[in-house]
Amino acid sequence: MGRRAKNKQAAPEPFEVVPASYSRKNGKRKADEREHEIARPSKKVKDDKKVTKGKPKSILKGASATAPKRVAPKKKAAGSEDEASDGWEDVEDEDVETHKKSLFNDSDDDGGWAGLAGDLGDLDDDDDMLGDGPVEELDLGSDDDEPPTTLKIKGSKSKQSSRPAKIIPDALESSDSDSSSEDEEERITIANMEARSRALDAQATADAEIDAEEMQRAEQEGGSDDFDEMDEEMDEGPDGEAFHLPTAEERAEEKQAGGPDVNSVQRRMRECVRVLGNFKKRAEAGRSRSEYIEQLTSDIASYYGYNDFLTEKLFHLFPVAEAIEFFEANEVPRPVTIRTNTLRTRRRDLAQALVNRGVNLEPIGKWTNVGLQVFESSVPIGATPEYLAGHYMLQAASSFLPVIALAPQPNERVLDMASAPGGKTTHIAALLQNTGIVFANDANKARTKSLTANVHRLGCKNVVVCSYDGREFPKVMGGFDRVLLDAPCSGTGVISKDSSVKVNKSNRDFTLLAHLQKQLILCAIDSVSPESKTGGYLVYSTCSVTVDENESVVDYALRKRSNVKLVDTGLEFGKEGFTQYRGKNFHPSVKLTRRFYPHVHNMDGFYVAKFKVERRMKSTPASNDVAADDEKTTTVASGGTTGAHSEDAGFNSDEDRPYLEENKRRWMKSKGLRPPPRKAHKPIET
Ligand SMILES: C[S@@+](CC[C@H](N)C(=O)[O-])C[C@H]1O[C@@H](n2cnc3c(N)ncnc32)[C@H](O)[C@@H]1O
Repeated sequence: MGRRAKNKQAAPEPFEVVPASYSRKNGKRKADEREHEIARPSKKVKDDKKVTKGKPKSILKGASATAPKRVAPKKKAAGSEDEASDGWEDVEDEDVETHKKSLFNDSDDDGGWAGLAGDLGDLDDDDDMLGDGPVEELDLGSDDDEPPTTLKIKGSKSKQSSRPAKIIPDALESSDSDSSSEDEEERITIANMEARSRALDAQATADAEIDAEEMQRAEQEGGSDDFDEMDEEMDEGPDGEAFHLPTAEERAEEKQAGGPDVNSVQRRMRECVRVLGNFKKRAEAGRSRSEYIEQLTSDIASYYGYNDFLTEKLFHLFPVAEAIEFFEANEVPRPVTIRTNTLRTRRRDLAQALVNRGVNLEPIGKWTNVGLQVFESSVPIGATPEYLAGHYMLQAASSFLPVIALAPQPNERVLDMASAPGGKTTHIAALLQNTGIVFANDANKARTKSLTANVHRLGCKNVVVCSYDGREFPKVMGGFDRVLLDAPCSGTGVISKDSSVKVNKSNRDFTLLAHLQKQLILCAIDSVSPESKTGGYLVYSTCSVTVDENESVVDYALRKRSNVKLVDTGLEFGKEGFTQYRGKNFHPSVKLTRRFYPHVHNMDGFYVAKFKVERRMKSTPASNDVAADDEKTTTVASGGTTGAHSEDAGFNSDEDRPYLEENKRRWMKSKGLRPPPRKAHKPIET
């Protein structure tokens, strides 16, 4: 990949609307200078110095870091004068590359960026392309995706202002209420001692297996070599002292004293990553891998402002060094992108119109012929005449992916099961070229208002908006050629937009979400017509990166519905789904699903799985797995117009019931209520 393409992919900094007085002084061309051409935008990144001013060096580059890096925890308050006035500046290619590069890697390797970048030249190719694009949504109703008037990237400001002033914020110290209530719950008695001891042994064995698995993974991925040449330098700190991992007592003392300073935390994180990269060689005698991991995750939590629970959950998704890259990427806004509405215009014409208004943009990449990346604008990108006329949708690039995977064909009947505010619905409508029909459903009636508004603005004439709980499908309607389930999720892929996710998600949320997702996915499968001549597909997606909400849900669907199989998503990039994860094994075909990460693909974290739904071999009465005692369960036996499914229709909540009950017990305790005694559960069916 050429240097320019790389530059383009560098994450744009928070977009600020530039005042009308904006001129060449900032290295920008005036709109009237570009009247008759689509100007190639100059390469821009926001001045890193502003971001890093007064801040310590990168976590992992340590003493050798030369380029400005954004790693410090204290950031400017939202809307501070400095930030507001800080425009984009022209920088040299080298600077942009430095800006983009990983904290861990000085190489020029394109990594996962290859093929993602586009070029204005690409605009010549897309005359025939109709439609694309929605807006990214977060989880349970918390996500308004379409900035209505002015374009500001959400998240970075609040995130920056919320970065902890103190290394260990008080709020985080008591965040894990679950574990404390659990400790309280069962006091050690003679009667339960033996059972507890067995449980502890089992836990220790499981931990050791996970440690071994992670170590093996780290070795396989060769993450340790980067640090070899730094070993000598880094074995000793700036003061000539070798790194010492604090003991539990030292950590307690440190906490009591108000926590270490930012520099010490950075150094300690760097050191822990280095040691974990080659544990045998670099660890302090007598210290375990888990101790380093515990210190590192605790430092990550305080440094980036996450609760301990989520830190661990996200940390374990990656090899150690890559995990830091992920957390770092969540501190940087993703590029501002728009999707051309091909029902109303062509990308080339839209680009020209926006360039004429002083918008600096480029095609997103070769993988989409309707996306444009906006680098800067002298007008509010959410309130241009073109926007109001429905020529484009402000939409995260990752949101294009599930619709590309769905690949709806003209004249098809499509269900978008959780669709508000309609970014993906309007994309589907455009790909159908206003033929066929799209049922755009969302359980949240209030959110269907913005959905309807977008449908109208973008000129979609083939969309029917409805508001059912998705678990009521296919009873209300079925027989769809294609179904998109862009499921309500935790939003761990969009932390750069909504930093509240860092602290407001608990174990209970993930359990409940996964439960809902499993119910929805079965209903989504049952809404697809296996008889469809042109389709018969379901796409499941989330803007979360956790395995519980992704591979676990998909694997569950494969186990519960014998008539579905995973197929290639057709997406040109993305990492393979996990087939094994921390002791869990998923069906080998889960590899076909795709993961997208901020630090790898410079887009929101996202997950996409595509299923083909086939005819059932035999038909038996629906019966077995509708859990009568599960209040959320909806019986969906052979309903709708499909008439093709009866065997194992419905949601079997056996698998989740113990977890749900346990969560309910904890919740009741936290409310001062007395939970009922635990029930014995049958072994979980797999
Ligand atoms: C990730 S957002 C959807 C974003 C949308 N696909 C887009 O591209 O604009 C998830 C949506 O699921 C909806 N939702 C939550 N629970 C639901 C349920 N049980 N059935 C249907 N929709 C639900 C929420 O209201 C939310 O709008």
